[in-house]
Amino acid sequence: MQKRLGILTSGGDCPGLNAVIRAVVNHATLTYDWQVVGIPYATRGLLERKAIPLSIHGLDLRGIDPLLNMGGTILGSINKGDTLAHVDEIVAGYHALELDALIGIGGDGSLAILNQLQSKGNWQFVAIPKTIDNDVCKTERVVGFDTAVNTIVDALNRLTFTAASHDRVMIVEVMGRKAGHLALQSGIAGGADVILIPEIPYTIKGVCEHLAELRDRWGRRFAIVVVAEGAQIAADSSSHPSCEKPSCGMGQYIADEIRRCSNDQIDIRVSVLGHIQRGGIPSALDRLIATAFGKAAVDLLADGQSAQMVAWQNGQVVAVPLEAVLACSPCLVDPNNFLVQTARSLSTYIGNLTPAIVKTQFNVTL
Ligand SMILES: Nc1ncnc2c1ncn2[C@@H]1O[C@H](COP(=O)(O)OP(=O)(O)O)[C@@H](O)[C@H]1O
Ligand SMILES: O=P(O)(O)OC[C@H]1O[C@](O)(COP(=O)(O)O)[C@@H](O)[C@@H]1O
Ligand SMILES: [Mg+2]
Repeated sequence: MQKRLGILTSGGDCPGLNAVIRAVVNHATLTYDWQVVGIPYATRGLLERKAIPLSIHGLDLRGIDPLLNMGGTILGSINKGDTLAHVDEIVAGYHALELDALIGIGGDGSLAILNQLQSKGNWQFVAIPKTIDNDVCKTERVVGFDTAVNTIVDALNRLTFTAASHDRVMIVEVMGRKAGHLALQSGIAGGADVILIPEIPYTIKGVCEHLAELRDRWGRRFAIVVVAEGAQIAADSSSHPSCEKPSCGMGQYIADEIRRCSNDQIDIRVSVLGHIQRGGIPSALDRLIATAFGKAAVDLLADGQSAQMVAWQNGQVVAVPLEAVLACSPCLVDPNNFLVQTARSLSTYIGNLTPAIVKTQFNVTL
Protein backbone atom coordinates (compact mmCIF):
# COMPACT_ATOMS: atom_id res chain seq x y z
CA MET A 1 0.00 0.00 0.00
CA GLN A 2 1.27 3.49 -0.82
CA LYS A 3 2.42 5.34 2.31
CA ARG A 4 1.63 8.98 2.88
CA LEU A 5 4.76 10.49 4.43
CA GLY A 6 4.83 13.88 6.15
CA ILE A 7 7.97 15.96 6.61
CA LEU A 8 8.49 19.06 8.76
CA THR A 9 11.31 21.37 9.81
CA SER A 10 11.34 22.67 13.40
CA GLY A 11 13.47 25.04 15.51
CA GLY A 12 15.91 27.60 14.14
CA ASP A 13 16.51 27.27 10.41
CA CYS A 14 19.94 26.41 9.05
CA PRO A 15 21.59 25.72 5.71
CA GLY A 16 20.88 22.22 4.37
CA LEU A 17 17.24 21.80 5.44
CA ASN A 18 16.02 21.99 1.84
CA ALA A 19 18.65 19.47 0.81
CA VAL A 20 17.16 17.05 3.37
CA ILE A 21 13.66 17.66 2.00
CA ARG A 22 14.93 17.00 -1.54
CA ALA A 23 16.60 13.74 -0.52
CA VAL A 24 13.53 12.50 1.35
CA VAL A 25 11.13 13.36 -1.47
CA ASN A 26 13.34 11.78 -4.12
CA HIS A 27 14.07 8.56 -2.26
CA ALA A 28 10.53 8.07 -0.92
CA THR A 29 8.99 8.74 -4.32
CA LEU A 30 11.43 6.99 -6.63
CA THR A 31 12.40 4.01 -4.49
CA TYR A 32 9.22 3.33 -2.52
CA ASP A 33 6.51 5.12 -4.57
CA TRP A 34 5.25 6.95 -1.47
CA GLN A 35 3.38 10.21 -1.50
CA VAL A 36 5.25 12.96 0.40
CA VAL A 37 3.60 16.02 1.94
CA GLY A 38 5.28 18.95 3.64
CA ILE A 39 3.85 20.15 6.96
CA PRO A 40 4.32 23.94 7.07
CA TYR A 41 5.72 25.68 10.14
CA ALA A 42 6.51 22.54 12.11
CA THR A 43 3.92 21.47 14.69
CA ARG A 44 1.76 24.47 13.81
CA GLY A 45 1.03 22.80 10.46
CA LEU A 46 -0.19 19.68 12.26
CA LEU A 47 -2.30 21.78 14.59
CA GLU A 48 -3.83 23.63 11.65
CA ARG A 49 -4.09 20.44 9.57
CA LYS A 50 -2.04 21.74 6.66
CA ALA A 51 -0.14 19.56 4.18
CA ILE A 52 1.54 20.56 0.93
CA PRO A 53 2.18 17.88 -1.74
CA LEU A 54 5.91 17.74 -2.60
CA SER A 55 7.15 16.54 -5.98
CA ILE A 56 10.60 15.40 -7.02
CA HIS A 57 11.01 18.36 -9.34
CA GLY A 58 11.06 20.83 -6.51
CA LEU A 59 9.70 24.29 -7.12
CA ASP A 60 10.70 24.94 -10.69
CA LEU A 61 8.41 23.82 -13.49
CA ARG A 62 11.31 23.58 -15.97
CA GLY A 63 12.70 20.75 -13.92
CA ILE A 64 15.44 22.72 -12.21
CA ASP A 65 15.74 21.62 -8.61
CA PRO A 66 16.94 24.52 -6.45
CA LEU A 67 16.56 22.67 -3.16
CA LEU A 68 20.04 21.22 -2.92
CA ASN A 69 21.75 24.56 -2.54
CA MET A 70 19.04 26.84 -1.19
CA GLY A 71 19.32 28.11 2.40
CA GLY A 72 16.42 28.26 4.85
CA THR A 73 13.48 25.88 4.60
CA ILE A 74 10.72 25.95 2.01
CA LEU A 75 8.39 24.52 4.67
CA GLY A 76 8.96 27.33 7.18
CA SER A 77 9.82 26.68 10.82
CA ILE A 78 9.02 27.85 14.35
CA ASN A 79 11.15 28.10 17.48
CA LYS A 80 8.55 29.59 19.79
CA GLY A 81 4.99 28.91 20.86
CA ASP A 82 3.04 26.97 23.41
CA THR A 83 3.24 23.73 21.47
CA LEU A 84 2.93 21.43 24.47
CA ALA A 85 -0.32 23.11 25.52
CA HIS A 86 -1.88 21.70 22.33
CA VAL A 87 -0.57 18.17 22.44
CA ASP A 88 -3.90 16.46 21.82
CA GLU A 89 -4.83 18.61 18.84
CA ILE A 90 -1.36 18.25 17.31
CA VAL A 91 -1.39 14.49 17.81
CA ALA A 92 -4.85 14.37 16.23
CA GLY A 93 -3.57 16.51 13.32
CA TYR A 94 -1.22 13.71 12.27
CA HIS A 95 -4.16 11.32 11.97
CA ALA A 96 -6.51 13.90 10.42
CA LEU A 97 -3.94 14.50 7.67
CA GLU A 98 -3.92 10.71 7.13
CA LEU A 99 -0.17 10.44 7.59
CA ASP A 100 1.34 6.96 7.81
CA ALA A 101 4.71 8.28 8.95
CA LEU A 102 6.51 11.52 9.76
CA ILE A 103 10.07 12.77 9.41
CA GLY A 104 10.97 15.68 11.72
CA ILE A 105 14.14 17.71 11.16
CA GLY A 106 15.16 19.60 14.30
CA GLY A 107 17.67 20.43 17.00
CA ASP A 108 17.64 19.29 20.63
CA GLY A 109 14.63 21.46 21.56
CA SER A 110 12.51 20.36 18.60
CA LEU A 111 13.38 16.71 19.03
CA ALA A 112 12.30 16.81 22.69
CA ILE A 113 8.93 18.26 21.68
CA LEU A 114 8.45 15.90 18.74
CA ASN A 115 9.39 12.90 20.86
CA GLN A 116 6.62 13.68 23.34
CA LEU A 117 4.12 14.05 20.52
CA GLN A 118 5.10 10.87 18.72
CA SER A 119 4.94 8.74 21.85
CA LYS A 120 1.54 10.15 22.79
CA GLY A 121 0.17 9.82 19.26
CA ASN A 122 1.63 6.45 18.41
CA TRP A 123 3.11 7.94 15.25
CA GLN A 124 5.68 6.26 13.05
CA PHE A 125 8.39 8.87 13.45
CA VAL A 126 12.03 9.31 12.49
CA ALA A 127 14.14 12.37 13.36
CA ILE A 128 16.98 14.04 11.46
CA PRO A 129 19.35 16.23 13.52
CA LYS A 130 20.06 19.79 12.42
CA THR A 131 21.46 22.70 14.38
CA ILE A 132 24.13 25.34 13.98
CA ASP A 133 24.85 24.83 17.70
CA ASN A 134 25.98 21.22 17.09
CA ASP A 135 24.51 20.25 20.46
CA VAL A 136 22.58 17.10 19.55
CA CYS A 137 24.34 14.12 21.10
CA LYS A 138 24.99 10.60 19.72
CA THR A 139 25.92 12.01 16.32
CA GLU A 140 29.25 13.32 15.10
CA ARG A 141 27.59 15.40 12.42
CA VAL A 142 24.40 17.42 12.11
CA VAL A 143 22.94 19.38 9.23
CA GLY A 144 23.85 23.09 9.25
CA PHE A 145 26.86 23.27 11.55
CA ASP A 146 29.56 23.04 8.89
CA THR A 147 28.15 25.92 6.85
CA ALA A 148 27.86 28.10 9.96
CA VAL A 149 31.50 27.37 10.88
CA ASN A 150 32.56 28.29 7.34
CA THR A 151 30.56 31.51 7.47
CA ILE A 152 32.32 32.55 10.68
CA VAL A 153 35.73 31.57 9.35
CA ASP A 154 35.06 33.69 6.27
CA ALA A 155 34.28 36.63 8.56
CA LEU A 156 37.47 35.98 10.57
CA ASN A 157 39.54 35.91 7.37
CA ARG A 158 38.20 39.31 6.45
CA LEU A 159 38.53 40.80 9.92
CA THR A 160 42.11 39.60 10.45
CA PHE A 161 43.57 41.80 7.74
CA THR A 162 41.62 44.89 8.60
CA ALA A 163 42.55 44.32 12.27
CA ALA A 164 46.23 44.01 11.33
CA SER A 165 46.13 47.13 9.18
CA HIS A 166 44.90 49.25 12.08
CA ASP A 167 46.54 47.47 15.05
CA ARG A 168 43.08 46.66 16.39
CA VAL A 169 41.50 44.02 18.54
CA MET A 170 38.46 42.63 16.73
CA ILE A 171 35.81 41.01 18.91
CA VAL A 172 33.56 38.66 16.97
CA GLU A 173 30.39 37.54 18.76
CA VAL A 174 28.97 34.28 17.46
CA MET A 175 25.87 32.23 18.33
CA GLY A 176 25.85 29.63 21.08
CA ARG A 177 23.98 30.34 24.28
CA LYS A 178 24.87 27.10 26.05
CA ALA A 179 27.10 25.21 23.63
CA GLY A 180 30.44 26.59 22.44
CA HIS A 181 31.14 24.22 19.52
CA LEU A 182 30.59 26.97 16.95
CA ALA A 183 32.96 29.43 18.65
CA LEU A 184 35.57 26.75 19.38
CA GLN A 185 35.74 25.20 15.92
CA SER A 186 35.51 28.45 13.96
CA GLY A 187 37.98 30.07 16.34
CA ILE A 188 40.58 27.37 15.76
CA ALA A 189 39.98 27.27 11.99
CA GLY A 190 40.01 31.06 11.76
CA GLY A 191 43.16 31.56 13.85
CA ALA A 192 41.57 33.37 16.80
CA ASP A 193 43.84 34.50 19.64
CA VAL A 194 41.10 34.29 22.26
CA ILE A 195 38.09 31.92 22.25
CA LEU A 196 35.44 32.32 24.96
CA ILE A 197 32.76 29.64 25.28
CA PRO A 198 29.97 28.94 27.79
CA GLU A 199 31.57 25.72 29.07
CA ILE A 200 34.89 27.22 30.20
CA PRO A 201 34.63 30.35 32.34
CA TYR A 202 37.07 33.12 31.45
CA THR A 203 38.49 36.07 33.36
CA ILE A 204 38.94 39.57 31.98
CA LYS A 205 42.41 39.46 33.56
CA GLY A 206 43.20 36.33 31.53
CA VAL A 207 42.06 37.97 28.29
CA CYS A 208 43.96 41.18 28.98
CA GLU A 209 47.17 39.39 29.99
CA HIS A 210 47.04 37.34 26.81
CA LEU A 211 46.60 40.41 24.63
CA ALA A 212 49.51 42.08 26.45
CA GLU A 213 51.68 39.01 25.94
CA LEU A 214 50.90 38.94 22.23
CA ARG A 215 52.01 42.54 21.95
CA ASP A 216 54.98 42.59 24.31
CA ARG A 217 56.47 39.20 23.65
CA TRP A 218 55.58 38.59 20.02
CA GLY A 219 55.13 42.09 18.65
CA ARG A 220 51.57 41.37 17.56
CA ARG A 221 49.60 44.61 17.78
CA PHE A 222 46.28 43.18 16.59
CA ALA A 223 44.20 40.27 17.82
CA ILE A 224 41.05 38.31 17.04
CA VAL A 225 38.70 37.41 19.89
CA VAL A 226 35.85 34.98 19.18
CA VAL A 227 33.19 35.04 21.86
CA ALA A 228 30.09 32.85 22.07
CA GLU A 229 26.99 34.84 22.97
CA GLY A 230 26.62 32.74 26.15
CA ALA A 231 30.28 32.93 27.30
CA GLN A 232 30.67 32.70 31.08
CA ILE A 233 32.90 34.79 33.31
CA ALA A 234 34.71 32.92 36.11
CA ALA A 235 34.08 35.20 39.06
CA ASP A 236 30.58 36.37 39.94
CA SER A 237 30.05 39.73 38.36
CA SER A 238 26.83 41.66 38.57
CA SER A 239 27.59 43.48 35.34
CA HIS A 240 28.23 40.36 33.29
CA PRO A 241 25.43 39.89 30.73
CA SER A 242 23.44 36.70 30.93
CA CYS A 243 22.21 35.26 27.69
CA GLU A 244 18.58 34.30 27.85
CA LYS A 245 17.95 35.58 24.37
CA PRO A 246 19.98 36.14 21.22
CA SER A 247 22.15 39.21 20.94
CA CYS A 248 22.89 39.52 24.63
CA GLY A 249 25.69 42.02 24.17
CA MET A 250 28.52 39.71 25.19
CA GLY A 251 30.91 41.09 22.54
CA GLN A 252 30.26 44.66 23.60
CA TYR A 253 30.72 43.77 27.28
CA ILE A 254 34.12 42.23 26.63
CA ALA A 255 35.17 45.19 24.48
CA ASP A 256 34.29 47.59 27.32
CA GLU A 257 36.21 45.47 29.84
CA ILE A 258 39.32 45.28 27.64
CA ARG A 259 39.20 49.04 27.17
CA ARG A 260 39.08 49.40 30.94
CA CYS A 261 41.95 47.02 31.66
CA SER A 262 44.14 48.62 28.99
CA ASN A 263 43.39 52.18 30.16
CA ASP A 264 41.83 52.80 26.77
CA GLN A 265 45.12 52.09 25.02
CA ILE A 266 43.70 49.37 22.77
CA ASP A 267 41.63 50.22 19.71
CA ILE A 268 38.73 47.75 19.63
CA ARG A 269 35.85 47.01 17.27
CA VAL A 270 32.96 44.58 17.76
CA SER A 271 31.21 42.53 15.06
CA VAL A 272 28.07 40.63 16.01
CA LEU A 273 27.54 38.05 13.25
CA GLY A 274 23.98 37.21 14.32
CA HIS A 275 21.68 35.49 11.86
CA ILE A 276 24.23 35.68 9.05
CA GLN A 277 25.45 32.46 10.66
CA ARG A 278 22.14 30.74 10.05
CA GLY A 279 21.79 31.77 6.41
CA GLY A 280 23.47 31.06 3.12
CA ILE A 281 24.17 28.30 0.67
CA PRO A 282 24.88 24.99 2.41
CA SER A 283 28.48 23.77 2.23
CA ALA A 284 29.30 20.60 0.31
CA LEU A 285 29.61 18.73 3.62
CA ASP A 286 26.19 19.88 4.82
CA ARG A 287 24.63 18.81 1.50
CA LEU A 288 26.27 15.44 1.85
CA ILE A 289 25.08 14.97 5.44
CA ALA A 290 21.59 16.19 4.51
CA THR A 291 21.33 13.80 1.58
CA ALA A 292 22.67 10.79 3.48
CA PHE A 293 20.40 11.49 6.47
CA GLY A 294 17.34 11.99 4.25
CA LYS A 295 17.91 8.67 2.51
CA ALA A 296 18.56 6.81 5.75
CA ALA A 297 15.44 8.22 7.44
CA VAL A 298 13.24 7.01 4.60
CA ASP A 299 14.86 3.56 4.71
CA LEU A 300 14.24 3.33 8.47
CA LEU A 301 10.54 4.06 7.96
CA ALA A 302 10.37 1.51 5.14
CA ASP A 303 11.90 -0.97 7.57
CA GLY A 304 9.03 -0.32 9.99
CA GLN A 305 11.16 1.49 12.58
CA SER A 306 10.04 4.40 14.73
CA ALA A 307 11.18 6.76 17.51
CA GLN A 308 14.70 6.71 16.03
CA MET A 309 17.11 9.46 15.01
CA VAL A 310 19.53 9.05 12.14
CA ALA A 311 23.08 9.69 13.31
CA TRP A 312 26.60 9.88 11.87
CA GLN A 313 28.93 7.58 13.80
CA ASN A 314 32.36 6.37 12.70
CA GLY A 315 31.75 7.29 9.09
CA GLN A 316 28.39 5.49 8.87
CA VAL A 317 24.80 6.64 9.12
CA VAL A 318 23.10 4.62 11.86
CA ALA A 319 19.84 4.69 13.81
CA VAL A 320 19.82 5.73 17.48
CA PRO A 321 16.74 5.59 19.75
CA LEU A 322 15.41 9.11 20.19
CA GLU A 323 15.16 8.58 23.95
CA ALA A 324 18.90 7.87 24.13
CA VAL A 325 19.66 11.04 22.18
CA LEU A 326 17.48 13.18 24.41
CA ALA A 327 18.92 11.69 27.59
CA CYS A 328 22.29 13.31 26.86
CA SER A 329 21.37 16.43 24.85
CA PRO A 330 22.26 19.25 24.73
CA CYS A 331 25.75 18.06 24.10
CA LEU A 332 28.21 20.69 25.35
CA VAL A 333 31.93 21.10 24.74
CA ASP A 334 33.91 18.84 27.07
CA PRO A 335 36.47 21.33 28.48
CA ASN A 336 39.14 18.68 28.26
CA ASN A 337 38.52 17.51 24.72
CA PHE A 338 41.14 17.35 22.01
CA LEU A 339 39.94 20.51 20.27
CA VAL A 340 40.26 22.54 23.47
CA GLN A 341 43.72 21.06 23.92
CA THR A 342 44.50 21.91 20.29
CA ALA A 343 43.52 25.54 20.88
CA ARG A 344 45.65 25.62 24.03
CA SER A 345 48.61 24.16 22.12
CA LEU A 346 48.62 27.34 20.02
CA SER A 347 48.56 29.33 23.27
CA THR A 348 45.09 30.59 22.44
CA TYR A 349 43.42 31.94 25.58
CA ILE A 350 40.32 29.82 26.14
CA GLY A 351 39.44 30.47 29.76
CA ASN A 352 40.39 28.81 32.96
CA LEU A 353 39.86 25.11 33.40
CA THR A 354 39.41 24.39 37.10
CA PRO A 355 39.04 20.92 38.62
CA ALA A 356 35.62 21.99 39.92
CA ILE A 357 34.27 22.70 36.43
CA VAL A 358 35.54 19.46 35.05
CA LYS A 359 34.10 17.52 37.96
CA THR A 360 30.67 19.14 38.16
CA GLN A 361 29.93 19.42 34.46
CA PHE A 362 31.51 16.35 33.04
CA ASN A 363 32.14 14.02 35.90
CA VAL A 364 35.70 13.19 34.95
CA THR A 365 38.85 13.68 36.97
CA LEU A 366 41.72 15.92 35.96
N1 LIG B 1 7.48 22.99 17.25
C1 LIG B 1 7.92 23.87 18.15
N2 LIG B 1 7.07 24.65 18.86
C2 LIG B 1 7.55 25.53 19.77
N3 LIG B 1 8.85 25.71 20.05
C3 LIG B 1 9.72 24.96 19.39
C4 LIG B 1 9.31 24.01 18.40
N4 LIG B 1 10.41 23.42 17.90
C5 LIG B 1 11.44 23.97 18.53
N5 LIG B 1 11.06 24.87 19.43
C6 LIG B 1 11.95 25.64 20.32
O1 LIG B 1 12.88 26.33 19.49
C7 LIG B 1 14.17 26.36 20.08
C8 LIG B 1 15.24 25.90 19.09
O2 LIG B 1 14.89 24.62 18.61
P1 LIG B 1 15.97 23.52 18.25
O3 LIG B 1 15.24 22.40 17.67
O4 LIG B 1 16.82 23.25 19.42
O5 LIG B 1 16.75 24.17 17.07
P2 LIG B 1 18.15 24.88 16.92
O6 LIG B 1 18.93 24.60 18.13
O7 LIG B 1 18.71 24.26 15.72
O8 LIG B 1 17.81 26.32 16.69
C9 LIG B 1 14.08 25.47 21.33
O9 LIG B 1 14.01 26.32 22.45
C10 LIG B 1 12.79 24.70 21.16
O10 LIG B 1 12.17 24.37 22.38
O1 LIG C 1 16.37 32.92 15.58
P1 LIG C 1 16.31 33.29 17.02
O2 LIG C 1 14.96 33.04 17.59
O3 LIG C 1 16.81 34.68 17.21
O4 LIG C 1 17.29 32.29 17.81
C1 LIG C 1 18.69 32.38 17.81
C2 LIG C 1 19.25 31.22 18.60
O5 LIG C 1 19.05 30.02 17.91
C3 LIG C 1 20.16 29.16 18.06
O6 LIG C 1 20.73 28.97 16.80
C4 LIG C 1 19.64 27.85 18.65
O7 LIG C 1 19.42 27.98 20.00
P2 LIG C 1 18.53 27.04 20.95
O8 LIG C 1 18.45 25.67 20.39
O9 LIG C 1 19.28 27.06 22.23
O10 LIG C 1 17.20 27.70 21.05
C5 LIG C 1 21.15 29.89 19.01
O11 LIG C 1 22.49 29.64 18.71
C6 LIG C 1 20.72 31.32 18.86
O12 LIG C 1 20.95 32.00 20.04
MG1 LIG D 1 18.83 23.76 19.94
